[in-house]
Formats: sequence, C-alpha cells, structure tokens
Amino acid sequence: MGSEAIVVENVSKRFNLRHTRSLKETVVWLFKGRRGELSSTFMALDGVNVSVDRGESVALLGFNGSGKSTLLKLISGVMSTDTGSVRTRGKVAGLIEVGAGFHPDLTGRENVYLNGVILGMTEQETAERFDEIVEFSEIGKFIDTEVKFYSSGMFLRLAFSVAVHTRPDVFLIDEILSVGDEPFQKKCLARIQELRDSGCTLVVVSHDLDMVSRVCSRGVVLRQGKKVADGPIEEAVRLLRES
Ligand SMILES: Nc1ncnc2c1ncn2[C@@H]1O[C@H](COP(=O)(O)OP(=O)(O)OP(=O)(O)O)[C@@H](O)[C@H]1O
Repeated sequence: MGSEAIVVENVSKRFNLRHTRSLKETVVWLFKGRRGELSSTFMALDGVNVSVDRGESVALLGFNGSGKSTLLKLISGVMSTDTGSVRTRGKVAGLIEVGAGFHPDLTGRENVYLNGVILGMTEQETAERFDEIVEFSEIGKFIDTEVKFYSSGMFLRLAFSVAVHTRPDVFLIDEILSVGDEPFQKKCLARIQELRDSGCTLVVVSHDLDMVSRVCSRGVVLRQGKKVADGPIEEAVRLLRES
C-alpha cells in the first residue's frame, strides 16, 4: 500500500435469499441428487474496487439495498469477503451498528472499558480518557446503569463517544447519527469534521445528502452491488438527486 488507507479490490459478497421450503420440496431436491439450488442467492456486492487515500473523506451513496452497509462492514472487518480483498492501514474504528460491541447486562462504565479494548485501546488509555468520554456522551449519572435500560439515543451517545476517543486513523460511520437528537447530531458532526481536519480518513454511509456534502469531498455511488460512479461529492450527489 502506498498512500492509501483503504484498498478494496474486486470485492464480491453473496447472500442467501432464505426462502421457506416445504419438507416435500426439500425431499424432492435431495432425491434429485441436490440438483439446482434449494435457496437462491444474490450478489450484494459485485466486483467492487475502491481505494481511499489517507486523509480522504468519502461518502458511500446509493439507494436502499445497494450494498453500502455491506461494503462498510467488509472494510471494518466485521464481515469477510467472498472474493477479492480489503486492506486497511492504521487503527480502524467507527460506528457500524449502534450498540454492537456493547453488552446489555454491563453498565455504561463497564461497556466503555469493554468497547475501548475492542477498538484497540489499552485499559490505561481508556482510564485516562474515561472522563472525557463520559462528558462528551452527556450520559451523566446513567453511566452506572446497565445499558439494557438505555434508550437508543443514549446507546448512540456512548458508543460514538468511545469510538471518537480511540483516536482512529480510519473512522467508519453508518447511518446512525439519525438516532441522536439534533444538538447531539451537531456535536457529533463537529467532532467528525475535527477528526477529518486532523488527517483521519473517513468513510460515511448516509442518505443525508446535505450532510455528506459538508463532510465528504468524494462520493462513491453503488447500484445493485456495483460501483456506478466515483468522483467529487457534488457530482455524486447530483447523480443521486437526478436518478
Ligand atoms: N446478513 C445478510 N444476509 C442476507 N442478506 C443481507 C445481509 N446483509 C445485507 N443483506 C442484503 O444485501 C443487500 C445490500 O444490503 P446493504 O445493507 O448493504 O444495503 P444498503 O445500501 O446499506 O441499504 P440501506 O440504504 O437500506 O441501508 C440488501 O438486499 C440486504 O437485504
């Protein structure tokens, strides 16, 4: 890898369309020597190539089901590719699914430590940044409450706060800011812009075209699992608005 922070090379991902089959259909299929597919599959991503330079801020755009979240999960490493490869450089953190990596029976405090470790911080680093994390999240006295009693917005606040405090090299954000209330969304956005300005690489999945226009300089448009455009954010946004 040269100046790139992320290299996605010829990546494909296939999912099963889980049809419900009757017992009879299954028996017939077995007797026919398992000929044909019992369940059909489809390509969520089909031969996608994207490379992102260090410090770039890229939006993954496209209509529902076009493969954006799948691509982000492959970049984060929580899901593996069927074919092709994904390489990243540096510490990757972010918010893919709100609450992923949080344990419901643990308190906010315990989850900060758990999540910190998952995102690559040492216990000492987490301890040093703990007060800042809690302050940013505005969770206040609920920090010692089990997170199963948190609202989705509270979950988001704490998860976002831990993720930004890991000082990542690559920050991945899926359409999650929508759970937060407006003041918190603004605060998150400001923090994301700060990260970007300090040289962090950003990949953002969102349908909020105004937001991505402000945060990202480049847009990659997916359609039915294929990359159909990749260029300046204004052009990518225009393409989506016109289609
Ligand atoms: N784990 C899975 N198993 C089966 N199908 C899946 C799985 N994850 C995603 N899919 C399917 O893959 C396709 C792409 O999904 P993905 O979530 O990547 O789309 P998206 O572009 O992020 O959509 P949206 O804008 O609605 O969030 C969809 O048809 C979805 O149903």
